[in-house]
Amino acid sequence: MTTTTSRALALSVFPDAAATIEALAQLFIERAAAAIEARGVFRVALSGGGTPRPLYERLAEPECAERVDWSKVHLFFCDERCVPADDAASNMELVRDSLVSRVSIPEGNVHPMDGTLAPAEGAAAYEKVLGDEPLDLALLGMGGDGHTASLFPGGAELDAGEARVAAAVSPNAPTDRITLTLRTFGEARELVFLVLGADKAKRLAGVESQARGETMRGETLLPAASVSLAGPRPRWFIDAPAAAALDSGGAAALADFGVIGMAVMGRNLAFNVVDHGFDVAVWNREADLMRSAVAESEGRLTGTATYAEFVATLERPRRILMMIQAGKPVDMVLEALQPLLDEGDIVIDGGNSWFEDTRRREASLREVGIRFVGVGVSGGEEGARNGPALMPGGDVDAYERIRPVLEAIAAKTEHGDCVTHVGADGAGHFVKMVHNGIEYADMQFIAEAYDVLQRRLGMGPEELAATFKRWNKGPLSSFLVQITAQIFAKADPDGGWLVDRVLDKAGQKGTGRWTAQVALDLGVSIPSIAAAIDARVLSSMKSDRLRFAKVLKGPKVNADLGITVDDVEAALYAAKIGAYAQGMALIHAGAEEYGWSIDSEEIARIWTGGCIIRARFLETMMEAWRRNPNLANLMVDEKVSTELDERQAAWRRVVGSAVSAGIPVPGMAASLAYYDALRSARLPQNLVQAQRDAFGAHTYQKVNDPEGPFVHSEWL
Ligand SMILES: O=C(O)[C@H](O)[C@@H](O)[C@H](O)[C@H](O)COP(=O)(O)O
Repeated sequence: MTTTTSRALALSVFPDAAATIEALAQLFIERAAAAIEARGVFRVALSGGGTPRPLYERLAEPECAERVDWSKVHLFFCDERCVPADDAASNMELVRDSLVSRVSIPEGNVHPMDGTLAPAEGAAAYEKVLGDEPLDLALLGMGGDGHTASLFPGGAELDAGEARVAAAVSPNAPTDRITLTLRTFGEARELVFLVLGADKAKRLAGVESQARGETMRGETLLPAASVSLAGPRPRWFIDAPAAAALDSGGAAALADFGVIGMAVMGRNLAFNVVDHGFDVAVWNREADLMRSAVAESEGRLTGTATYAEFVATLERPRRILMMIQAGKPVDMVLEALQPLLDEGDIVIDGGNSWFEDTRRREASLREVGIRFVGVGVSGGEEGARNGPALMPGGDVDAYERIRPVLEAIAAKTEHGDCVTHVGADGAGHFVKMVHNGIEYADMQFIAEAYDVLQRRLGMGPEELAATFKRWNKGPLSSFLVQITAQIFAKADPDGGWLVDRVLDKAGQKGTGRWTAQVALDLGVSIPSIAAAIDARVLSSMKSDRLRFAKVLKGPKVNADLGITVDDVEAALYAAKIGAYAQGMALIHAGAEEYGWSIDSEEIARIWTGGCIIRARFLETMMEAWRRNPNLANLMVDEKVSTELDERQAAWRRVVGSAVSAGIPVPGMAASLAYYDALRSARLPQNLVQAQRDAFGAHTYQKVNDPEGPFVHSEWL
């Protein structure tokens, strides 16, 4: 099948009638499920004629029928001939015979038009049956003259104004008809045409050119084309013979890339991909979101109605990006996709997935020949649209296949495209997780600097904005410092500053917490990141804090260490190095544990742009690992250690001053303690070992024989 929406009609062209019917049956089933989940009912209008009969029969087969909750399906009619309901010409009779009599749909859910009434009366009666609620789906056909439902070329029923149902007169017997109007179709959530056979080809080409706005002078607008003008853009399910006279011959090019999930991140990434010249097919569980994305793209994105259609729309090997909520939804989508995919196809998960899930998914899909790439995507909505940092992990060959797209859409800096193959299976999501841990710490340090500047140096938002703006021009230059300056500068429309209106309770979605959990498991010390997570947790205990504040006393002596704004800048910079050092140590431990070959300089490089932690300091980090690819800890690099040394006096003053004043600075203090621990050749943990041995005979090693045997002493 080929699909295109970039042309006048949103076409889905299938090789033959059977394939077309099958795809439409699947669409019906998926739409019914989605509507029932969203609104509790599925309101669908059916058409008559010979073309849809096999569709109804297919829906009635157990394989399909069992997947529809018929008790929640309400069947309406697009039109009816004014004949008794059991007349062979009646659409109700057709639907009864091919579908209703074969599935367990309650009688009260079938809403026929009364063909025994005079057309105008029948139409008025059906207005009441139909009600105001829009149809979820109208299945339409097209006659050889371009009519649809009982809207005939030039017919008065095309001009029914506000009426939802109208009387109509057909050029063919039986001539009296009742039909839904353009208003009703315009209000429907989705319209789908089913057109089969060579005898419709020419007329379909006419509809195509009219839909493109090419109406000849004096030519009547075909009702099948008018329908598209009124409301949702209809999809056309057609077979190859019906497509033969179309401009494209139905042989529309397959899309290069697919995106599942049209929430803001997926949508923005899809737009980003399309902007770089790739043809992109999109799918979303809620059709409304997908349609609005396609509409906004002015047809540059190809909307698809079902998984089957989405998959069939893509060039092989397929490249499919999932931008959906991490966790169970990823498994659910993979389960639906997998049977439709072919060996060699590539599925990319761009969500913030737990890296162990990515490892599991990669392994299980590899068994069936499907390549799974977990990509960490950073940069938020704006980054997704204009250039994120991308951290892909998975099979190298799969990466090579998606590389042109990823490189095209990634952020660009003077150091290249902010994307690199991070490592195998879950490496990309692991690195993204650590990125977020560093992000948490970075944000915490900034918050602490704000607190100190405010409470020790008495700065207000305007001064803070100016200070952060200035800092952003120096070594602290970074996205987070830049937006912090902007945040302080934002006035509250009701007076004062907006930042002061924000409740001091920080939320979290979990990636920061994962970083700490993994670090504990791998035995890596990340105190600054852990402190940032704790700080968010403590902040969220607002009601407790309000009560405790009345009980717990602050310091009586408040040593004024005479700190300056420059001291705070230095402390912030030094503390920040702590978080990067800890994050990179964790990445190295992960690489060791999971067998990833990670290039530290490359990680620093791809973080120089697009992502939330992008900062000038990343260049120093790149240099550090270029100097020594096996650098054991960022802090011991020659340049970094000098920078720390230059700042340590200020750093200690700021932490000391804050501690003395009772201002919590857990992040800055944790980085400082980390630094001091790393530079302590001797720590007091000899005592901890002695205690362990004393109460539990846990043994210890001796100072004069550090690699030697573990011994036990009788201490007590
Ligand atoms: O790199 C990014 O674009 C961010 O890290 C993003 O992925 C993260 O989800 C949000 O910043 C919210 O995270 P929290 O809700 O946990 O603060």
